[in-house]
Parts: sequence; C-alpha cells; structure tokens
Amino acid sequence: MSPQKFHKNKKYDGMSANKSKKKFKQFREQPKKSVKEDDEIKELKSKYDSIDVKNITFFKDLPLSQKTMVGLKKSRYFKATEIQRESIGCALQGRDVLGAAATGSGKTLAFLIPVMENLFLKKWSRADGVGCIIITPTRELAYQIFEVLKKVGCEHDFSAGLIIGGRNLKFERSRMDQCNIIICTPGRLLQHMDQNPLFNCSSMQILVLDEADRCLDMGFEETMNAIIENLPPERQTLLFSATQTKSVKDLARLSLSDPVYVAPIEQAAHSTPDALQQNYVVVELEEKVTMLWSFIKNHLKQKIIVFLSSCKQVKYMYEILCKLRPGTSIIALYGTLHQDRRMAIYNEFCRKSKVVLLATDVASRGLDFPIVNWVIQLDCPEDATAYIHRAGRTARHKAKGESLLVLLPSEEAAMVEELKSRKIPINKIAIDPKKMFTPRAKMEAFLAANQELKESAQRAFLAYIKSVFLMKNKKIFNVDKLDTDAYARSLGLVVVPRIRFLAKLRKNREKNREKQLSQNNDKCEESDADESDSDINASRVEAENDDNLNFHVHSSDDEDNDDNGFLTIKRSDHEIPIDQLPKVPPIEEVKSKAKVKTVTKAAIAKRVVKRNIVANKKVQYDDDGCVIVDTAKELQSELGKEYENVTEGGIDIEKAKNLLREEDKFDKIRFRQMVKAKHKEAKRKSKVENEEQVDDFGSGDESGEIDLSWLPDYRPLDAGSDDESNSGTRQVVNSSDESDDSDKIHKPPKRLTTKEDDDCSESSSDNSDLDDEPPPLKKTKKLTSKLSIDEAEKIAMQLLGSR
Ligand SMILES: Nc1ncnc2c1ncn2[C@@H]1O[C@H](COP(=O)(O)OP(=O)(O)OP(=O)(O)O)[C@@H](O)[C@H]1O
Repeated sequence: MSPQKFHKNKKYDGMSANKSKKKFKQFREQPKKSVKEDDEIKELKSKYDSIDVKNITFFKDLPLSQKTMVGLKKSRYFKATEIQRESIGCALQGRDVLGAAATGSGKTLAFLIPVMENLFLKKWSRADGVGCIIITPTRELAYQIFEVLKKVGCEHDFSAGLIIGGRNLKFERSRMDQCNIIICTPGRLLQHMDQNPLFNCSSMQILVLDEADRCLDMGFEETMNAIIENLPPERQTLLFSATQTKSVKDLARLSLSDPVYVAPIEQAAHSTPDALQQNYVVVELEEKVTMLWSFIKNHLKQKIIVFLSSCKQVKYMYEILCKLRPGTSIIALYGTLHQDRRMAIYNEFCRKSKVVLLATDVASRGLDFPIVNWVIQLDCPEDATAYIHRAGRTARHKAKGESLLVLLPSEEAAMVEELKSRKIPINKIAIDPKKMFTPRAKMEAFLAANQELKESAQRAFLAYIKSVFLMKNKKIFNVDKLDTDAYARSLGLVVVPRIRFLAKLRKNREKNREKQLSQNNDKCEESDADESDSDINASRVEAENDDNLNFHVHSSDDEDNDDNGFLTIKRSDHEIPIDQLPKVPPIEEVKSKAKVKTVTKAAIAKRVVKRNIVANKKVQYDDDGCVIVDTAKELQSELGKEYENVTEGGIDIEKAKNLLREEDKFDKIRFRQMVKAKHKEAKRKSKVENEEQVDDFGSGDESGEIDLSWLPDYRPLDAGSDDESNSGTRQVVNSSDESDDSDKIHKPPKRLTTKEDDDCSESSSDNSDLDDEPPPLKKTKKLTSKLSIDEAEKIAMQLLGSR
C-alpha cells in the first residue's frame, strides 16, 4: 500500500512536508488560509456553470484550484488534450462522464483533475475518510495512476493509497480509512470490503473506472457487482477507456444519472492514434520465432514490446532469447511473476531506451511506457479491442510509433476485416527473406542440454495451442489449421508434445462423421449436431483442466488470473454466437451434476460382483506360460476350498473361525519349510565361500596378507585324534544335525580370538541348531588380515616350537 510511499512523498502529504517552524506558522495562519480557501471555492463554483468547451485550450482556461494549477505546472502540463478539454468541464459540473478517447490521449488527467477538484471543493481532509475510489484492471496501471496523482496533486493535502494485490494486507488494513483517494484493483478492493472492518467508504464522493469496459466485463463481473453494492448510491461516476462500453446493461449496473458521453474518438477518422503506423505480416506458425529473432537482431537499438498469448510462452521466449543473446536487453512481464519483480520490470522498461519487453496482455492496457518504438503482436490478439490497446503502447501523446501485427495465413482474412470495420488503418507488408535467420539449431542444442528449458518449451507449445482452441472467434482462430508439429520444432523441440484434448476432439469428430454417414434421416442429423457440440465441450473442458489449468470466466484481478490469461474470457463483448459456442456447462453446474451422481462404495462393490472382477488378484506365469500357484494366497484346507465355492452372501463366523484354524496348520508347515530352505541356502553360500578360501590357500591375497589356515592346529594337544586336523585347517562342526561336509565351518585358533569373537563363537555354539550364520570363517579372515608378515612368521615359529 502506499500510505507508506505516500509519506515519503512529503510534499503531497501536506503537514509532514513542512518543518516544525513552518508548521507553527501554518497553524497560526490557518484561519486566514481557511477564509482564503472558502473564497476560492466560492469563486470556482460560480464559474462552473459557464464553462464553454470551445473556449478552453489551456488548463488555465478551466476553473481549477490554485493547488491543482501549481501541480499541473510543476508536472509541465499546460495545454489540455481533446478529451481533457471536453470532459473536465462536465465532470466539474458534477455530471457522470463516459469518456472514450484514443490510447495515449491523456485520459488519466481527464479524471484525476476533477477528482482533486471535487474533494477540494468539499474541503475534504484526512478525517473525512475515503472520498474517491479509482478502480483499474491491473496493478501496474494502478501504480502508474498513483504516480501521476502524486505529481499533479503535490500541492493538495489529501492522502492517497495504492491498494493492489501482492502486497501486505495487514499493513493496508489499518491505513485504508485514512486514505482520501484509493487507487486499486477490483479484487483487492473487494477483499478489504469483505475482510477489513476498519474500511468504510460510506462517504465516498467519486467513483472512477479507468479502462471501464475491462472493469465491467465478464471477468470482473461478480467482483464489480459486489463492489458497486457496497458503494453509496449518491456519488459521481467517471468511466474512461479507449474502447468505451456502451452496453446499457453495464451502465445500468452503475446506476449512472444522466451521463454525458464524451467521445472524441467517435468523430475521429481512426480509432487509433494518428501518429501510429500500423502494419501486418503473414507468416507460417513455424516461422514466428525466426521472425521475432530476425526482427530483434535488426532493431537492436530500439525499444520494443512483444505481445504473446500466454504467460508460458512469454516465459519460454524470455528464457531462450536470454540464452541466444541477441545483443540487447530482454525482459519479460507477465502475471505469474512476483509483485515486486513486476514492479521492477515495469520500472526497468520505463527507464531503458534499448530493450525488448516480452509481455502478456497484462501490459496491454493503460501503461504509459515512454518512447516505445515498436509494438509487435506476435500472437494475434483476440479481437480489435485487444489490438487497439496493445498497439496503443506506442505513439502516445503526439509521439510516433510503429505497430506490427503477425498473422497466420488462416487468421488474415477475418482479422483484417475486423480491424478495418473498427476504423483501424493497417497495411500488409512482407518481410525480406534475406533478413530472416533462424536460431533453431541453437535452440535445439540448448533444449537438449537443459531439461528445464525443454519442459518450458513444451508448456509454451501447449499453452499456445490451447489459447487458439479457446478463442471465441472461430473465423479467425482455427486450431485445425495449425501445423503443430512444425510449430513444436520451431520452438526447438525435437519430439512433439502430445496434445490430448485435440486428439480427443479429432477422434470424436471422426466418430461423428462415421455416424453421420450411417444415419440418413433428418432427425439423426439433428442429434448428431448436438453430439458434435458435446464432443467439443468434452475436449474443451479437458483442455481447460489439462496441466491443472483451471478454466474460469475470469475471477478478480487481471494480475491474478493473467497466468492463465489464455484460458480466460476477458471481456463482456466476448459472447460467442449461440450456434458457434460450444456449450460448456458452468463449472458449478458440472460440479452439481457430479454430486448428484455420487458413487458409493457399496455401488462400486456391487458393480465389481456383477462383473465378476476379482480385486487384487495377480496371476503370475512361468517361462512356459503355466500359471504359478502361490500357495500362500490360496486356501489349502478342504474346508477352505468348500468355503470358496459358497456363493451365498454373508459371513458364518463359526465356519470362518474353523477355516482359519485349518489354514493355520498349513501356514505353520509352510513356515517351517521356509526356515529350513533359508538355512540350507545360508550353508550353501558359506560352503562356496569356504571353497574360495581353500583355493587361495598359501598363495596370499593381492594385498600381501597371509592366510594362516595352513598352520597346524593347536588343538590336537587336547582334542585327541581328529582326522580332519591333518588337513591343516581346524574345522568345527557347528551344526549338530548336519553331517555333510558342507556344514563344516572354519574356526580360528582360540588363542587369537578377541573378546567379541569369543562371545560370538559361544553364542554360535549355543545356537548350534540355528547354524545359518557362518561367522567363524569371517573371523579367520579378520584374523589373518590383521597380521603383518612378521607377526605371522612369529606365530608360526611359536606353534612349530610348541609341537
Ligand atoms: N495535457 C497534456 N499535456 C502534455 N502531455 C500530456 C497531457 N495529458 C497527458 N499527457 C501525457 O500523455 C501521455 C498519455 O497519457 P495517459 O496515460 O493519460 O493516456 P491514456 O489516454 O490514459 O492512454 P490509455 O488509453 O493507453 O490508457 C502521458 O505520458 C501523459 O503524461
């Protein structure tokens, strides 16, 4: 919020700007000042009725307060623009105004001046609370208006607040009611109306909607309706836009009283600025990236905005262009960015003179970037209105600028026709093929080396296809005419990502066509048409839900839903003729239908029983294709088999108990067999290891360690005759019940064992019936591996000596 910022702006904050001495002086002079102000107000009021638009050229020709005049002068605004001349007078007279003027014609001042004057005349002060609310569709635009207000309102004593999403709500909460002028986005304002008990706008005097048609369209419909409900009905309302709404429904929603329609644009020959040079080129989809790259390389010293359909495309193009290093700054502005980042990018683009800004439509309305040379609409805008706003980012207020619209062959005819019908002068130009150079090979290499980048490219690819699919005007946007394979390759993708919703749509269409052939009568044709619609619906819904992209007919702020901007219907005039419109049931409706058809567990169970589906059954086959019967999972007992064949429902508890008892016997047998098998396997392993040891006898291992197992056994002294001792290796039979050689395990000389070893051997002898552990062998290894050659020799000598 900006009270914070606002306090930094000392001049604007009246009292805080002055030093204590000055404050004191002001305090003493206040009665005088107040009288002076009253006189000024009286004088101004008396002039309002005699305002004559024809006699106004400069701001000084209007009855404006001294404070406003000084602010305008300081900001170097002297001569009023057409919309300012025509609308300010009406607004000062207290009338509701509908203003429509070309982009960059100065509409911001056209509403800010009456706002300041209105509050000044009412001697509005901080204690009076909220006097004016200015609503804009995007955060950047709100920020821009706030900055202009700070400049031109620097002499007034009002406080102003910037209330936009992505900022600290708590901070704003306590300061909201101290703001006299609130500049906000619809979503955030409603949030305060709903959640902030300190927010009170019951005394509000003026409501301003900048980009009014956008604020009132379908996307913001619910939010705006809720906001309007909370506003006092006795107020002045000012609506401004380059593409003003004339919808009676919209105006009725705002309860305008006898509004004056100020629209210099209606009389103008064109609906775009005269200084704007507008061209279009037709390129194949797969050439778009090449075209953009070539364009940037050929305009390295210019300030360019490139509009794309979706955030994902902007993100990928930004990533890949940064890697390709075209030789100029590349920046990107889109809705999913963090608010601070968005502001930083906005300021960076304002500041720089040689830079390329990749953007979604979040930057298309109202933003007043200084000296933009080119606006490139790389993806076709959804209609002429969107075109006007995008192109209007250049050629602002007498400055020159150029706009280039990139169209696909399939888009050309219908789009050009629409533009011409909206009084937009646009010419077709061709690109010199010699100046086109493709970065595809490099892009492919980057994507091959960077998985994240590749995924980003895949997302961009799908986002574009979906955006085309979801566009309302099917005369312009035809997803079937897109060469998706070539497009994917042009993004650097070697493998074309799967487009599920499109495959489904095509499959359904194919089915319908076949059906149509087989059905000849009119009735069938009719039903077929219905089905075709529902197929499109199904695919559409799938497209909307794909990748967790939720389709919604706009929620609140542009900045919040811009991320899925390509999936949103953005304006109220976005109604598709009924016959063209795939009838997508509203999400609520879909949900409620789903609720009605809630499937219970019992129903699922019944279905499974009906279909004879055996749940959780896995059948395994051996190499010959015979079924491997797993006895652990089969009932073994006679009783069990009997039980299995019973088809009646219900469980007989007694029978089940007996069955468990019977099965338990089989389980125990199986368990014993398993234990035995395990022991056997352990012994087999130990034997193999033993043999390996014997093979190595006397040779030492690679590390030079000596195997002492060849040494004469020390035990013959007390062990009596033992044939095996002659073999030179002490062998102890650990297993009492096994006489097989394989069960004999090496045991090291007792004298050389450690305490731990002793413990182990003891425990192993204690558990002689569980002889599945062969630690003695390890001990021998451990023992020998610890001895140096000298030690081994010493021990050998000792032993030989003891014989
Ligand atoms: N009377 C004036 N004299 C000189 N410059 C002006 C005047 N009024 C506005 N401007 C300048 O013209 C530029 C465009 O003004 P502004 O942003 O208000 O246009 P806009 O009509 O609101 O455009 P958009 O339709 O794109 O929102 C700004 O840079 C502003 O400073």
